[in-house]
Amino acid sequence: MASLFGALQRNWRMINPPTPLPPKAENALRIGILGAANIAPMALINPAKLHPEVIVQAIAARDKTKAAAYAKKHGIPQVLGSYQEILDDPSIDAVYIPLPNGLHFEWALKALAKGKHVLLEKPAFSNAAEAERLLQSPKPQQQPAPVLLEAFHYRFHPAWARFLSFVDQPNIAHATASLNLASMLFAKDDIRFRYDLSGGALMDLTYTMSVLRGVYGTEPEECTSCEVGTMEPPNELCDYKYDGTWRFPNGGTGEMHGTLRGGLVQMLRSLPSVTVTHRAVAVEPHEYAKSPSAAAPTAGQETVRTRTVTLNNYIMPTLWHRIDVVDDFVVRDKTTLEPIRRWSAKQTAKAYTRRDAGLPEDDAAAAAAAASQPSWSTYKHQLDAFVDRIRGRPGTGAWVTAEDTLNQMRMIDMAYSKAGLALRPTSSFDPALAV
Ligand SMILES: NC(=O)C1=CN([C@@H]2O[C@H](COP(=O)(O)OP(=O)(O)OC[C@H]3O[C@@H](n4cnc5c(N)ncnc54)[C@H](OP(=O)(O)O)[C@@H]3O)[C@@H](O)[C@H]2O)C=CC1
Ligand SMILES: O=C1OC[C@@H](O)[C@H](O)[C@H]1O
Repeated sequence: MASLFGALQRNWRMINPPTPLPPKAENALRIGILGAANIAPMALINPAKLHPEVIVQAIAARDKTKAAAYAKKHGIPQVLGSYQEILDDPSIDAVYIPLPNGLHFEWALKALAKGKHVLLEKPAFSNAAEAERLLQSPKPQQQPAPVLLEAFHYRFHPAWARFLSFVDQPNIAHATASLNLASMLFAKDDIRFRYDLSGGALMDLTYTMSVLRGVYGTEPEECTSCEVGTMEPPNELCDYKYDGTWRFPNGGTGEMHGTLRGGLVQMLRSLPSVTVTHRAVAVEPHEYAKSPSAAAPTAGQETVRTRTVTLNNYIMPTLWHRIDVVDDFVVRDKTTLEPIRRWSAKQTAKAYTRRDAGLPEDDAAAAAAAASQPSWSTYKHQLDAFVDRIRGRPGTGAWVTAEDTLNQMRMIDMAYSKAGLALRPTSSFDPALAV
């Protein structure tokens, strides 16, 4: 009952932050949004209300009337006539780019060339070639370079760090990640199903690959299988679902499942989850002393533990999440490996705040004497990290590096190649024109 009340309060607070909102600092960063996108209120506009150092200053859309209506609805003070006008405005410090994937390269490059910091929606590019080209362009190489962050928001939530604290990376045997969305969420002509805009399920639901890379803490060696379901013509180059497997350097395997056209019941019953199964490892009695059925090994015996960890709802952990840890113990003969006694120990964990995860608070929050709140979304934590990085503060340590972004795009390319589908098209935009 108490946890139901906590969940209701947390989710109410996420959508309706407590007032008065924190006053804005004199030197607050001014952010411009390129495109009146559906995701921007959740990913930036609402989290920015809670951040004393961020003002969402300007919006531009292809159609200025649409931008004006969007600005009015979301309380954005300035409406500019084009995306380029946002980049040309010297009062804008940073931009958020929630454009279709196929436009990320062009507009990120143009924004960086103007010295703007960039919060770039995932997946950052259409393919690895684009990622390499942008990251090797002059601005990202400059010291100090403008900050570029691919918006893998889930990585910034304390639940992710807490989950990883149960994972023993070198000893992972298998990891499986899933993300199933209902078809009712997307029209058939959605940007996700447009090849010319670099759509596709492997692109849009790229989280499963990010999660596999994240749990292993390394890059896959091979995509061992990838089956996709594709849209009807004229969108047949876009996948709407995928099922794939991977091999990682420690010999462990990965598995991913995603669909943009699942059923509503399937979506509600199978929250986005990641499960990591470990190899059996020898453990010392002090590591399982608290386990109720624990039995100490005698001479010539050893205890091994096989751990399985699941993070339920890795994408929207603020709504609700649960970490399940199951440890299967076996006392066995050291020579014959014959099992002598078995037992299991189960625990659950959660982390709605940095404190819950044993993490430091970020500097900005500490300065405002406000510790992280259970109602903070993944996007609020992400925005904190973006601002800390721009300000040169250490933050909490969670980050998506340029190398991460490049490797993520390489993994997507590997999956498309294995599936026998064309890589997403490289932008025809000439980097020399980004000035
Ligand atoms: N982090 C997250 O949780 C999420 C991230 N995303 C990512 O954000 C991006 C946008 O997704 P979403 O908000 O759902 O998409 P929308 O379709 O709502 O927004 C895309 C925006 O792109 C602009 N645009 C510019 N050129 C085109 C074009 N040729 N065709 C269509 N739109 C165009 C439109 O802006 P204009 O107003 O100028 O017309 C539109 O507002 C994607 O990269 C997606 O992967 C999406 C959802 C969740
Ligand atoms: O978080 C997400 O969930 C829905 C997807 O379609 C979206 O693009 C993604 O980022």
